[in-house]
Amino acid sequence: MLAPKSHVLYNRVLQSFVKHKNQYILASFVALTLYVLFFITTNLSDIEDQHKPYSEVFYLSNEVLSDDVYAIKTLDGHHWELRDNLNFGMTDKVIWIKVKVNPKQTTISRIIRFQDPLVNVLNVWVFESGSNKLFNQLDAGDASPFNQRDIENGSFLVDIGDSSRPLDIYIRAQTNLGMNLSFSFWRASDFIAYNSDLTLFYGGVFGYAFAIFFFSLMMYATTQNIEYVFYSGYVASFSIHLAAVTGFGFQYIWPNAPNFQQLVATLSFNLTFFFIVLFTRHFVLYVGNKEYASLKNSWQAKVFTFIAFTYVALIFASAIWQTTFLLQLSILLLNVSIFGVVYICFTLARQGFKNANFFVWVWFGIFITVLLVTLNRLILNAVGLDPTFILIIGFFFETLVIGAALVLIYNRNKNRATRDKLLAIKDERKMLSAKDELLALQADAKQKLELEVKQQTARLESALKDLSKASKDLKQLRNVDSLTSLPNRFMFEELVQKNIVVSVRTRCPIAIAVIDIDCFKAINDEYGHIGGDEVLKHFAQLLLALSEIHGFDVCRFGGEEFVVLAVNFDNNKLLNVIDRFRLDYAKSKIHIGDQYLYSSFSAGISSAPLDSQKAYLTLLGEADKLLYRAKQKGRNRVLATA
Ligand SMILES: Nc1nc2c(ncn2[C@@H]2O[C@H](COP(=O)(O)OP(=O)(O)OP(=O)(O)O)[C@@H](O)[C@H]2O)c(=O)[nH]1
Repeated sequence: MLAPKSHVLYNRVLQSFVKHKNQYILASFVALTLYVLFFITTNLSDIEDQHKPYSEVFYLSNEVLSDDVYAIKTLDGHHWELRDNLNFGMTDKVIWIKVKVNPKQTTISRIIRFQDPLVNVLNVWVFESGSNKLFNQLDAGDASPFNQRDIENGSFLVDIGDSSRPLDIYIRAQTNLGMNLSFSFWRASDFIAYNSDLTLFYGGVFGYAFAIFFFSLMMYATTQNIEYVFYSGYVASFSIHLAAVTGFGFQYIWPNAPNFQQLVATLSFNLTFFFIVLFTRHFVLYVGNKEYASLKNSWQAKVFTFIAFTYVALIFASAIWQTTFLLQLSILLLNVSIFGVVYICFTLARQGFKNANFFVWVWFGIFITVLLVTLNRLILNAVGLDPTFILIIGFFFETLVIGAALVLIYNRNKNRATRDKLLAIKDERKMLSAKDELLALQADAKQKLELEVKQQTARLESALKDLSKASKDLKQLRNVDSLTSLPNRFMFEELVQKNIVVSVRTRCPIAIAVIDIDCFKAINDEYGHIGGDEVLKHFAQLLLALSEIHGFDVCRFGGEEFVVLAVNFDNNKLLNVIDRFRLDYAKSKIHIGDQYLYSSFSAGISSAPLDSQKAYLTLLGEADKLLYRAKQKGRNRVLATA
């Protein structure tokens, strides 16, 4: 069953590698660089190891107030204590040590090199053993200008000559930072070779630092992102600190400023942390984070700011008040702030703020570096490496991780930008196709609407036609007598109104004839109602034909009574026409089924200019009276007014 499990594991590793390819490549690069660096620094330390102390070192344990070496020399043996570890920790007391050199082992090593280049006062006297004969003397330390040194080197060097006799070396030292008096003996030629290696190495380190510093400033100039200023500030401060702790700064940059030399290590140390905290704050909380707003005024941002300004306070305090207490306070604050920052970065990383991941590593590196340097500088030589080398490795680790972070974040942002762009293009395409669809729909809807409108219009037109026909029919129904198809009395009244207007204008006479069929009741009685109707239809037909010939209007006035309205007719003219018609009618045969009959009518005629409704009624009344008279006179006659 082992094989499938290992297969699964292998697949997982492979998938993880494919997914996080860039991270793995960068991590390998960081690891490789650190390995090379470790290799170099170990080699540089090894050379020194070959010349490690060879003889006994004594430490003057009781506090002696005298600064006079000759007085010290007279002190009894019980004042002196054998001492292996020359790391005296945090003390600002004057330290005296005595080194007894066995000539057999030191004939080839004639230079003493002190490991720590940061000691404020360092006096070395080299005596021939058991005598007061001063062989060589060094009065150096950061409290005096650099060119006071016999051998101009970043580290303190003492030439002990080529004496083959035993030597007693007395060393007096005092400093305001941790006191480490570790030293080693060197053969001059070895030291020159070592020193040139060391110089080359430091040159490389400072070159690297300068490149990052300059690059960051350029990045700031290009992007205007303030975190690059913090980063270059961090690199610059760290480089100054390195220059201080290697003695390079005092040798080459500020040789005539011993006061500055005594302060610079602490100042640059605090300044470095000030910048790296601000850089972390910006990078973790803001850079590339969409959630920028949510973190802008978060408690994490406030804690970062507080820590950064604690370092500013320490910078001011240490510039005026350098004591071991302040150094202890700094180290305490440093540890608290490291834990604070790591905690924030760690929790943010777990919440998904990716940048915080990198800073967990960066601050872990800082923690390890500070721990090792503190241990080496202040307590004992815990690691085989010079504390300066530990600092350098730490510096490389941090800058490489930050560099990797920058690369990955840049890559991520670029990918995000590309993805956003692709999404935007996709969205645009979607929008365009939606627009097309909408246009098509609109066109379709327009077509449908047009069709609908056409159909509705057609329906409306047909309805209107129907309506107008209905209205015509209605009019017909209203104006026309259904039995005879002659205008009825209603229409006749309208005609009269029209003719009144004409007559008023033209003053022409209008004649009215009222005609009534004789003995119609008797016809009805004899031939039935239908027979009566046939007589009415027959009469109407003839009357209509007559009206068309003479151009007058006729109507069925009601029952068997008809009226003629003749414009521009006087009594006689109409009398002639109607009377002739009476004769013709009396002769016309009326068929009812297979029977037939003859009928007659009586009429009364009256004429006058028709200028008002009243005149019409008068005229109608006169004609009606004449009709009545005609009936009385025996029917079948036409009477007109004289
Ligand atoms: N068939 C038929 N008879 C009608 C119509 N309108 C009226 N009448 C009849 O016409 C007759 C009119 O009779 P009368 O008023 O007495 O007049 P008349 O019999 O003609 O006598 P004179 O007018 O005096 O000659 C009545 O019997 C009515 O019923 C109609 O439309 N059709």
